[in-house]
Amino acid sequence: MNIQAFTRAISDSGGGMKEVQSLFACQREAAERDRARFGLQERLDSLTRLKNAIKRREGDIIRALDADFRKPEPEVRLTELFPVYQEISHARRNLKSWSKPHSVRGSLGMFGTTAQVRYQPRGVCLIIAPWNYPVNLTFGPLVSALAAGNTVMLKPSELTPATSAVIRQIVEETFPANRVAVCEGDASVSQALLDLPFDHIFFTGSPQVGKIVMAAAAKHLTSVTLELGGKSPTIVDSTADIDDAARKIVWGKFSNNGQTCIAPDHIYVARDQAKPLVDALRREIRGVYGETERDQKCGADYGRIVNSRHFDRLSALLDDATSRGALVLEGGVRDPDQKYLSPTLIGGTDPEMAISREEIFGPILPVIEYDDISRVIDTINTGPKPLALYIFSKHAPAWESIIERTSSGGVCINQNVVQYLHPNLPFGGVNNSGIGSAHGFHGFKAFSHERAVLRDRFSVLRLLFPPYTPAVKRLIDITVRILG
Ligand SMILES: NC(=O)c1ccc[n+]([C@@H]2O[C@H](COP(=O)([O-])OP(=O)(O)OC[C@H]3O[C@@H](n4cnc5c(N)ncnc54)[C@H](O)[C@@H]3O)[C@@H](O)[C@H]2O)c1
Repeated sequence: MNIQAFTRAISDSGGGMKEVQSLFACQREAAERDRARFGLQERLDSLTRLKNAIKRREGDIIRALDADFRKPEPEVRLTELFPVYQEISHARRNLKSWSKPHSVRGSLGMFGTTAQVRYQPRGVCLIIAPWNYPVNLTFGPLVSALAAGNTVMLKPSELTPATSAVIRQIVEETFPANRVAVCEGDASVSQALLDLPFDHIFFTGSPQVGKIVMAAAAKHLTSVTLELGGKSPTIVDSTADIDDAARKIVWGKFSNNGQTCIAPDHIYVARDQAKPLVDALRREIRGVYGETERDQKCGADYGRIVNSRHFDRLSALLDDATSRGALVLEGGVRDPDQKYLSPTLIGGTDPEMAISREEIFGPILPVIEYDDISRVIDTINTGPKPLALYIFSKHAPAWESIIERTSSGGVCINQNVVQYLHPNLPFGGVNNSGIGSAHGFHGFKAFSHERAVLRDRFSVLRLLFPPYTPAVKRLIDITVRILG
């Protein structure tokens, strides 16, 4: 059986442990044997081949994402393809300088030595991807892993099967399976993979599964990058440009049907701005997605919830909130057959409601009024650290104070979601929202081992070695006092 047929057998067999182990062994062998061959030119070529293969399959990707959750084509182009192409172009432009060993200066005590940091491939890496941006979040990390010279096993999400199938075709026609291989399937495939002693695991998904991944990695002391989720708050203060904030928030929240890890989860708005903001959000929703319920439902620019389980989960969050006194301010229209939930604003939520505690991950946006920003900051600080924090304000001291007094993976001022697209910013969470970061040089580093290489040329450290004669002891004392 050739290696491609072999991977297909693994995927088709639901990831039987033995087959997964054999594939891992092939990749391990390639990683060790070909370590030197995955040099700069080979890595650049791999990235070019990947980009060309994705470009050739753009039509298939667009059709697959339409089949999986009716993702609008312009959103596919902007949020699935563009970030991957940008990641590839950025890596190709910079890989030579990223991967060059760089010399580091020493201290006086290191006099007579030279030192370098060298980036080496980690080896065999596992990438586990979620369903919400299945192309972007599978190929984005793959770009970094290839740039760093690794072999890679990819596990796309089972919830977007049409897209996973295209991902597999792209990989199979571009790479031998001992360089990059795809293992399709559900959590059982992930678990079989997680039993193996990978050199690095890059996981994107929920904090709950992130904990399972980290526990499995601990068995082999495998390093991890965890790109997780959570509730990303948005603050709109009394100086904010309300129309501008509403325009950006409606885009950030309702693109991809709210199923975006860095979408604004809920809004805190200064009480005097609450009514103008809700009016502006409502105007914006209707302007973008349609004036009437019918227009909104028929519109081509609005996707669907990925499956019935998630539709029911969101419905239950909405029902729980309204049964405890929250008010639907806009939308709330549902059609379970189409897994359709219209763009929805709610007010009057309280911290006890499930919608205030769980990551919403859908098109429901609670708007919460505040009088005292310190109370908002306390609330943010009592919850798990978010992946993103958004601040709409014209007052620099106000946003600086919020940034100073809170923690989150990233921050946007007078914008949302866009931090993801910046090629030189680290993208990642903190604690519950993630460990480590992705994108550009940060992604390259995640998939590299930073190896310390020191060369002794004429250091005098040997003067401090035992036996500890009185003269050596005096020298050690002087060293500690003067150089310490
Ligand atoms: N930080 C980021 O970059 C980012 C990006 C997208 C999504 N997310 C987060 O991902 C979540 C939504 O995605 P999801 O529903 O696909 O996440 P998920 O955690 O349910 O699944 C992610 C992947 O893990 C696998 N998996 C599921 N259960 C598993 C188990 N028990 N053991 C091993 N593997 C298992 C799935 O098959 C899938 O491939 C949200 O929390 C969202 O915020 C984070």
